[in-house]
Amino acid sequence: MATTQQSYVLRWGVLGAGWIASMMCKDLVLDPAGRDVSDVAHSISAVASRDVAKAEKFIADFAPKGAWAQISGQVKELPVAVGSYEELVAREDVDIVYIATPHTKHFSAGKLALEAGKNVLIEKPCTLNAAESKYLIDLAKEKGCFFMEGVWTRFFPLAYKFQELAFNGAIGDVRQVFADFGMAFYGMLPESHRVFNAELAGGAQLDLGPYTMLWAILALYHHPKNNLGEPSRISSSMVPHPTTGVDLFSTMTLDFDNLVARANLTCNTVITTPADVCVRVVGTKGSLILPFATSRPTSIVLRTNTTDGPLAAEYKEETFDFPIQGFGLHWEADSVARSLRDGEKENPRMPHAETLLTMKLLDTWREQAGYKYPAGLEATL
Ligand SMILES: NC(=O)C1=CN([C@@H]2O[C@H](COP(=O)(O)OP(=O)(O)OC[C@H]3O[C@@H](n4cnc5c(N)ncnc54)[C@H](OP(=O)(O)O)[C@@H]3O)[C@@H](O)[C@H]2O)C=CC1
Ligand SMILES: O=C1OC[C@@H](O)[C@H](O)[C@H]1O
Repeated sequence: MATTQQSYVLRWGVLGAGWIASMMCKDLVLDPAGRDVSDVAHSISAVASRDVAKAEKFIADFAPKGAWAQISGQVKELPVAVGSYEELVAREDVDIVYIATPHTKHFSAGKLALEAGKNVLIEKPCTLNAAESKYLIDLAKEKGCFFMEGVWTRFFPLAYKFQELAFNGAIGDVRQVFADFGMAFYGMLPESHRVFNAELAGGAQLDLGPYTMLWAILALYHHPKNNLGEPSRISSSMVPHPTTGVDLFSTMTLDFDNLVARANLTCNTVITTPADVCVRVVGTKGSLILPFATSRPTSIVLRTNTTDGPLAAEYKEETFDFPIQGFGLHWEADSVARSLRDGEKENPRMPHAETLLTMKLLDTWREQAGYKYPAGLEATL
């Protein structure tokens, strides 16, 4: 007789009714069967905005289109619109709070949720500096709560295949990573927008840099021959916005001496990365290429050299395609649901130590590049 296994349903509370929150909500209500998932599912209990009318509109905007519609044949109830973050974290029907505010509010919102005893998924970058992240991680431990920074791309099936190809000798010894993330926001978005606004910790590196660092971490830091060695040297620089002073362009190099390898990472908010190559991993026998976008690639091109020697220029190519159901935040959400189902307090694919590593790299970048937060932005701990 066939047995049916009940899915574990994770009940979300969304904090901040902005753009990425809307993408997350759309993904949470997709039928997990569409991505061959049956062990976990999601429901959204409440969406909180500082303005309840905004939360109501956020929810209503999806309802007529049926986006909240059906999961596995069950009609889901609409989430409740909540007019304050405090009210959200106090709700009994919320298992996890998804924090989707600008960077400057991650720390205070994370603290609020953890102090209320809630599990937390917090958007990237985790906080404004490593000390704030450490504070939240320690608080989560003290409260017995799950805590994770939401670096969604890590959870793509593509990201696992990328690491397999980087580690299995397909491209020989890995020597260089080039990762670029550019989005042409300059001249398109107002200076008040969070990506240019100094008071909201704007700039390319904090917004887009986490993705360039991600590919270096996956290919080099995680490389079995690196033994989790942190970068031996870091060098950083930036071009400031003419009026707000946040970085328009940023560059960072990370050296991994255990591998004799370097990551060259660039990001900017001026010009969009050409779609053909966002990430290139170069090894002694070939390379891996990720076309657009650095945060959301859908294919890997494996180029294998067919000629030897320093001038090798001929190669054969194989492409691995990874179509995405919806936007793709659901893989991260599914993994979070499994962590909570299994009683994990941190997620093995996005462990606390790697949040602290990336936050330390961002601290170093700020110091070297000369990026300064306005006074009073960082928490006094
Ligand atoms: N994973 C991903 O692909 C992406 C992640 N991000 C990350 O998500 C976070 C949010 O980005 P995004 O959705 O683009 O931002 P939005 O500006 O669209 O939304 C942020 C929300 O935060 C709330 N908020 C709280 N305090 C403030 C404040 N002082 N000023 C402005 N808004 C405030 C607002 O919600 P309300 O008014 O309802 O309270 C607002 O709607 C950032 O950390 C960003 O790095 C962003 C884009 C993509
Ligand atoms: O996380 C992100 O990825 C996509 C970008 O457009 C956005 O600004 C950034 O926050």
